[in-house]
Amino acid sequence: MAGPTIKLSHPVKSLSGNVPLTGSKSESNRALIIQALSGGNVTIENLSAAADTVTLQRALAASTAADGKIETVIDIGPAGTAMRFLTAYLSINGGQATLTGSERMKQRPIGILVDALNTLGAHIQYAGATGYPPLAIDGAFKQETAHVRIKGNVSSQYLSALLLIASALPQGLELQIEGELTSRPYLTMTLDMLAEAGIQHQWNGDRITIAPQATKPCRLTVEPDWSAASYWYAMVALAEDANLFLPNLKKNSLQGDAAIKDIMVHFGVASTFEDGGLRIQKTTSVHQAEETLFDFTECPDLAQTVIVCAAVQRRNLSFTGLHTLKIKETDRIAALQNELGKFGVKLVEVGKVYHLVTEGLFRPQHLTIETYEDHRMAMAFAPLALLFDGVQINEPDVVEKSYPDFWKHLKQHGFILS
Ligand SMILES: O=C(O)C1=C[C@@H](OP(=O)(O)O)[C@@H](O)[C@H](O)C1
Ligand SMILES: C=C(OP(=O)(O)O)C(=O)O
Repeated sequence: MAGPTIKLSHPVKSLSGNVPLTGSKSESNRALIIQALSGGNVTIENLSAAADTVTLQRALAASTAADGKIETVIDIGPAGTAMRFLTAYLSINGGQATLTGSERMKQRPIGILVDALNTLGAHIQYAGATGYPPLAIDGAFKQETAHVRIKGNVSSQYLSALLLIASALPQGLELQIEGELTSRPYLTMTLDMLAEAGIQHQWNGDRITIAPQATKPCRLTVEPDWSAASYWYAMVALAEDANLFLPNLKKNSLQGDAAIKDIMVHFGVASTFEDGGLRIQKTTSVHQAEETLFDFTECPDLAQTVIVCAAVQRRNLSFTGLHTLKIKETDRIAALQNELGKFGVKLVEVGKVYHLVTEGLFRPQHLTIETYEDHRMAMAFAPLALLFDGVQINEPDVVEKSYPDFWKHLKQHGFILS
């Protein structure tokens, strides 16, 4: 869907039918690294169509083709996991590479991971500002130690990156997590997917140990993306009437964002697992009184979906666990504050807690949402077309990062796009 802006409306206000979501980009990007290190042992089913996954797949192909003989420049654009996972992968694959990304990527910190890898025996230098991409990576790894300490509260992606390459290190890895661990389900997803490929680990207290070992032949099947599902939960919550089926979502998911099904009970959405997928329906029973504080430490990618939905439902809720949002695709706190302000809602920071103040909520004649190069800004605000007339989303192509069919799916479900 090209074009600098898109106008959205939904005259019917009711939703029904199937939404076939693409595969999880988090699971896909782990599967690709596991496959690349497996020596041909691993096949992948239902790989995500997300641009971040396509980018990682191409980068892995380019670095394998180069085979250490020529210097490769790899540009991963805005893909955070691709940046972090490739930093680890390229540091042991024998070649020489410059790993770079979008202007925003050059502002997203990576020093914690680079320090950890260099401690282990990697040769990574900064090609620009210290602590940030671009990186000059010499993949001639010579292990100096198996033990490394790493801060857990900045990004779990640094830890996942190390764990994904751990079994390929001559001495393995003993990872000691310092302080709080943020985005924990993404770490357990990494370990669970490694286990599916036969890589065992021990996790005792703050230490995770992985010995050198080979992957076993296996097929990794990627579940659809629960973060993408969250936008459909928001649409169900805001529609007058809704009954949607999301094929292949599972009760026992590896994705922490499956938490959306419990969160959305508080916004009037009921979830039922059926054969072959998940049904979500609008209900009249909204558990409003029970929960006033929502913690996103384990599911930061759901924050925008839930906060926007709460804002227009006039719910003065409070939120914690938003500390990583400032270093994602954009400063998501500032982006939310700007855009919520366009219809009179405030998101007020008081220490570590954010409070929604919805008393000023008004129905705008016309609402233009800026997306700040962040797919989740576009997808979190799009459901507002079920409530407000004349919603316009600028730079709608940002959705390609994780959910390229988002606008097509909206069209198939009664939204009018122009
Ligand atoms: O490992 C992953 O696949 C991800 C981990 C999370 O990042 P942080 O660990 O930086 O919070 C999440 O926000 C991101 O979209 C995907
Ligand atoms: C934070 C995200 O992605 P990444 O860190 O991989 O760029 C996201 O998809 O919301």
